[in-house]
Amino acid sequence: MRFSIRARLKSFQYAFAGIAYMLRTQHNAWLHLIATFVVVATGFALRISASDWRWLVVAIVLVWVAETINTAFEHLCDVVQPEFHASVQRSKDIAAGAVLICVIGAVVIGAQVFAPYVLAL
Ligand SMILES: Nc1ncnc2c1ncn2[C@@H]1O[C@H](COP(=O)(O)OP(=O)(O)OP(=O)(O)O)[C@@H](O)[C@H]1O
Repeated sequence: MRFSIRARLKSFQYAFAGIAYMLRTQHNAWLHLIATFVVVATGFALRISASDWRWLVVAIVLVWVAETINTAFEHLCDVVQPEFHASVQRSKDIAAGAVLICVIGAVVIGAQVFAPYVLAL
């Protein structure tokens, strides 16, 4: 197939549709959104440095990527095995565990970034 700008724009559109669907339907994504706003607002309020912003961006992106892949994975599981299956249970729980690991990492990064600014107030 030949390269086409129109097809590339379409694939961006599909990706945005996926993100929009996740934001509409996933309650955990709402919590990530609130956390993202709080972290970004705190970053501006404390006037953190450019290098500290980099860490926050990494932490925020880490959580959103994990949640996005987890959501896609859950949907795939529901198609492959709509009825109860112990392996699906394990798989979904492990995928949710991946999100939790990222959230814990993000909290640690956030605490390390903000602590010096808060202590200097
Ligand atoms: N087909 C299934 N077979 C067995 N257990 C399942 C199945 N579907 C879901 N579960 C169990 O229920 C839990 C919740 O599954 P569900 O698909 O509702 O995810 P969710 O609560 O929407 O997850 P998230 O909080 O990430 O949005 C899973 O972690 C798993 O333990």
